This record gives sequence, structure tokens and C-alpha cells, in this order.
Amino acid sequence: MTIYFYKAWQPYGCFSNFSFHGIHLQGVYWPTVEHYYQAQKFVGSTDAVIIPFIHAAPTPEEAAALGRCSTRQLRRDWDLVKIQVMREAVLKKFLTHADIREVLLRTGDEMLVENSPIDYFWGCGANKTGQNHLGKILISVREEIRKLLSLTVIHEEFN
Ligand SMILES: Nc1nc(O)c(N)c(N[C@@H]2O[C@H](COP(=O)(O)O)[C@@H](O)[C@H]2O)n1
Repeated sequence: MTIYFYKAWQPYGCFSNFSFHGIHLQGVYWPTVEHYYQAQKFVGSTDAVIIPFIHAAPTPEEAAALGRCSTRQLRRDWDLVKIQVMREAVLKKFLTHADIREVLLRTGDEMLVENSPIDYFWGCGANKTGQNHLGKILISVREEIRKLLSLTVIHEEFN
């Protein structure tokens, strides 16, 4: 059974990048994955001055609005790095927070889909034909955490 998620207050809302599960990355604490992701769009760009404002945004919605402003200059390699940027942040989120890590692991091998009606890249879009990159990242993070946990068990058994 496919598991759909979207808004942070809906079922499986902890899979949303807008959920308030903070992460430490590159020596900085970010209140949500969305804050981090939106800020990374401007690293090294002429509009990098926006980064502290994204970081300080009171909500992920406000961070996203700042990052989505179409007149600002994105970093040149953004399309090349954005999936890796997102994966690193999502992995950190689920390594940091044990409660939501359990929720993720308990989804077993189910397909995970960001049910965004507007986003055909990170989500499945209105007609379910989108690329669902966020769902795919969550599935690969789930697999990576399982491998890390099994290595920990092996390590404990032999020490
Ligand atoms: N508008 C909106 N509201 C939410 O609650 C969402 N979860 C999303 N999806 C997320 O938006 C991010 C993509 O942003 P860009 O379009 O690349 O600026 C990404 O985190 C999606 O998962 N959108």
C-alpha cells in the first residue's frame, strides 16, 4: 500500500520537509529541512545575502517563500546538486530524531509519495505522474538507516 504524505499536520506529516524537526548541518542549526534546503539555493551566488534571512524565517512556509523568489540568482550548479542537498538534510533529520525514525522504519517496504498537487519534481503532482524525488529520497534513507542499524548490531555482537 502506497503511503501518501504532504502537509506537516496531516498523516505521516513528519515526512514533510516542513515538519519542525531541526538539523545541525555545516556547523549551523536549521529549524526544518526546508530552511536548510531553501538556503542552499544561494550558497556562492550573488544573492547569498538572503541566506541569514531564510535561516531566521519563523516558519518553513516563510523560508520557502524567500527561497522561491524568482528575481533572485540561484547558485549556478543548483540543478546538479539539489537532490544530493536534499538527501543529506533528510538523512540528518531521521538520524537526529529517534521518534520519527521509528515511524519511517515502520513503513516497511511501502512506497512513499509526497502528494503535492503542485510539485511534479519533489512530489507526484496533481495527476500522480510527478517524479516524487522526496519520496524516493525517504525510501533510500530508510534503507541506509536499516543498514547502519544492522552494522551496529553486528558491531555490538562482536564486541
Ligand atoms: N508549498 C509546499 N507546502 C508544503 O507543505 C510542502 N511540503 C511543499 N513541498 C516541498 O517544497 C519544497 C520544494 O521547494 P522548491 O519548489 O524547490 O522551492 C520541497 O521541500 C518539497 O518537498 N510545498
